[in-house]
Amino acid sequence: MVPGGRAAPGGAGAPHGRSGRAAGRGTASRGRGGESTRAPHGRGGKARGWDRGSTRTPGAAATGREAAFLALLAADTGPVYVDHALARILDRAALPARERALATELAYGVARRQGTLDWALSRFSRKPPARLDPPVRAALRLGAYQLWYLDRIPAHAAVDESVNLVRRHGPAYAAGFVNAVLRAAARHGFPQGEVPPRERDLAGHLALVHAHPRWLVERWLGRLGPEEAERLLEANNRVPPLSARVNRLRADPRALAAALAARGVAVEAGRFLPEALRLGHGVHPAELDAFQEGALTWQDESSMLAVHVLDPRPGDLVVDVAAAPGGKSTHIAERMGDRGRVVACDADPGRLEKVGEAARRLGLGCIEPLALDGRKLPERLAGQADRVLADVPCSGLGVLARRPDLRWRKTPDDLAALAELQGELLRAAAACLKPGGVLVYSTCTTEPEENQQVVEGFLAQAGGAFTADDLRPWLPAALRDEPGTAQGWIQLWPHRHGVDGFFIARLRRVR
Ligand SMILES: C[S@@+](CC[C@H](N)C(=O)[O-])C[C@H]1O[C@@H](n2cnc3c(N)ncnc32)[C@H](O)[C@@H]1O
Repeated sequence: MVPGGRAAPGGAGAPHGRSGRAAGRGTASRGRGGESTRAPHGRGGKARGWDRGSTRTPGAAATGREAAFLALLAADTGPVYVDHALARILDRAALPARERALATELAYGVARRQGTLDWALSRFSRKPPARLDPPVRAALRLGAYQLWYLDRIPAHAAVDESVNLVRRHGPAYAAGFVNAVLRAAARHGFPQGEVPPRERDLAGHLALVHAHPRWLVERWLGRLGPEEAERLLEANNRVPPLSARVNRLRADPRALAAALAARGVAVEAGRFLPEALRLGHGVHPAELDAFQEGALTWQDESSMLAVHVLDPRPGDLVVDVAAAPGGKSTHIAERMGDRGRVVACDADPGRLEKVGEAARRLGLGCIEPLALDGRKLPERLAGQADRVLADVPCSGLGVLARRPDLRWRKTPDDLAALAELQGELLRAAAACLKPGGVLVYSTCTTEPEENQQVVEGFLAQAGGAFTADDLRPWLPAALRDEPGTAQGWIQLWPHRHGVDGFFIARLRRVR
């Protein structure tokens, strides 16, 4: 039980209920640099009765709760992830830091726990949340999350504020309905007794306690076994590290860390790489001077590792076939001392603009953004590149801690569709490479269909023209003995390595 006598979801695992807390870093948009801000499976944004004339103007949020509510509603009704929706709303709302932190905590927490909240709420509502109007669903989830997962918010505030939000932004009938359901939810507590016992239905139990879809839990139970699968589920519900890459053309990592520490920023060295720093969660990334001055880039160490494995050299021609928003292209240019050419391709021209912006901020001149489908690279690049990076679009199942609603949007069918695109991009990327050149394939997912199987399929089709390269010379000592490194690949995991789930393979063109 949590203070106030309300049952916390999870029973013996009750502390899991707390892990959605303190995502409050003020701004939310800090997923893996490469992901699209648009969610592929948003439910259609068609105007409904409740929607007409609503006050859902971006930036209209007057409180942290309202910002969280609007972000959850936007993600529920349109093709946008909740972290990006929230970042946009917070950018336009002049909220004090405390309210911004509350907004982040609530939006991330509700988005993560959505499946479990809906399961529990359907015990108190005749219609399950999936069949309710989106503002009603958002208000119920927000209220129930505060009731069951946060112990510092009084029950009456959780209920009344949710009722006020749905009165302002929802259909006319909704206030009374939300009030009745949340009052029952507060009175009875989380329906702990109905969670299937671990011994009877392990996947069902873990799916509810750790708020993941059952298909993912079953997948990971099969691959990792119960103990390790549970550690992964827990890691996906923790606030991920805030990592930065120091631009070594502008700053020395140790000196920058000392300067930040002197200004009161909690900072430590990265876990694996010399240019990596880890910062305390109180930092507002975009507002840090060092960021604006081009001394650092927000990036997880797993992403940095892909560029270490590529090992670009000054003077190289490097092609990055899926480059936006430029996290790795700019790292490549930094490691080349800004000498040579980095052709940064992406199919999304809007996202590609961010590559140019990042290059300007970091003072890099050797990056050439090129808007095109990476499967149709220009003939002039064929057989020319010294190195090619294929950091392909993927399911993102390695970054569930950063993308709180992603787990509920993906299906097993997505993996098969993505694997086809990934294979096509890898083949097109390979065609740019000189004999002797190096090709790195990477994703932010943990799933073999998108990782090893894509690479194995490519090598089988290449008929000996490419070979997997032993990865160990390019890895920090702490990672050299990981499975697969001698065969040319590495899989990083949040619960094992404390970084994003990430896959990297290194291939070489032999003829
Ligand atoms: C994982 S992200 C890349 C992240 C980037 N490498 C970085 O480090 O910042 C994948 C990118 O692939 C792009 N994309 C999707 N389909 C593509 C295609 N057919 N050709 C080229 N780019 C594509 C998306 O727009 C997205 O920017």
